[in-house]
Amino acid sequence: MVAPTRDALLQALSGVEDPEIHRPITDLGMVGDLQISESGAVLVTILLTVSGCPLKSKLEHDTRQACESVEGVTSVDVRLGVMSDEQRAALREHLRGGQAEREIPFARPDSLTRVYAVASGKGGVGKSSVTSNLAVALADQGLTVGVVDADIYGFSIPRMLGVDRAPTQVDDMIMPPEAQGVRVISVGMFVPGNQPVVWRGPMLHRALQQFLSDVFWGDLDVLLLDLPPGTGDVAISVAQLIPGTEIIVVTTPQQAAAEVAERAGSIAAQTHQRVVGVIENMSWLELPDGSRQEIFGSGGGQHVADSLSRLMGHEVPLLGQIPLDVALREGSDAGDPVVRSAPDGPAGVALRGIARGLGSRSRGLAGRKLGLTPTGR
Ligand SMILES: Nc1ncnc2c1ncn2[C@@H]1O[C@H](COP(=O)(O)OP(=O)(O)OP(=O)(O)O)[C@@H](O)[C@H]1O
Repeated sequence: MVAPTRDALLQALSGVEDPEIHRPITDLGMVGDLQISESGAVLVTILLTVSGCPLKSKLEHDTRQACESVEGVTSVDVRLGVMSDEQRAALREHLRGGQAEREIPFARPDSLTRVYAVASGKGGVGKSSVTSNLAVALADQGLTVGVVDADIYGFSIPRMLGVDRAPTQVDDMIMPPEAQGVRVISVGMFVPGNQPVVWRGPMLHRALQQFLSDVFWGDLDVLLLDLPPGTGDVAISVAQLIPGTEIIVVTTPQQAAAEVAERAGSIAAQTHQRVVGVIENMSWLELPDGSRQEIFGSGGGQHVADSLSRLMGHEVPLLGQIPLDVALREGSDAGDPVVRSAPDGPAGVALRGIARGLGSRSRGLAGRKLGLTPTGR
């Protein structure tokens, strides 16, 4: 016997109105073993009937374990309860790990999460496609992965990952929806057409700060930030908010694109961040006879890697080259990333290879306190 699925719970809830937003409950968020409604007002309780003998158990009391350890569960009833103020306060505290103040968990010196900001010089070079596919490929390696779509004006991550749920709100905290095994947050989820969630102002820096501190991410192995193209404010905000963020630069083979990408990468020198490497996208098109057509020229990725190595004073490798592949474009449009939809095609193989390299890297020391104390002579 397993805990009731989200679909079963939703079916049981059909027609039930959320008392906070006065709309039928159409979605549930999951926090640990808690099932909560979109507004966070409704806590779903289930009633298990064990061989005719009712065993009442709230999901908050480790229902999954109860379900699995009890033989002969014959049916599951769903009960609804509106969270009391005390329950909300307890849940809020639980989500914040006992911390009263809002903080960015990834900026803490003891954070184990590797944070990568994916940057590009120009738009349209495939930065968001690379971000979403790397996220899914890293999740496929068994890592817990989050993605912040920090491309505030040109957000495209929700579509590429096929996110079909709005974030769930619990008081002033936001539960990110999960798609393709990846936790995702994007400003695209807060624009008309999606459910409104507490949102305090249009400032880019503030928006990013909210994504990082107001969203309950849980324990992540990797957080990917899809930056807007160019060398703008958001890149500087990221450096301020999470100094340990490492940069991945995406470019095409074209020399003109490479020069702009170099500028985007070189911002890391000023903000004292590490550039992990360069990814060249749209490197060639494989023709039916097996030959390669280099539509955008060649050498741009290596050129950017060499220039950034000189500028940064450490080796900035070319992490990989991703060919043009219709399956990548189709997968992105359909919300089915190519690393899942066509993992053995040209782009799928290249992206999974890059993700393998990233997945096996250990967390860098940049931005971390080393716990050293000076000793006297
Ligand atoms: N290797 C590839 N093969 C085929 N199509 C690709 C490839 N890489 C990206 N594309 C397509 O190119 C278009 C632009 O990609 P994407 O949106 O990822 O670029 P971007 O750099 O994030 O752009 P912006 O910064 O302007 O949002 C998309 O339609 C995407 O599907």
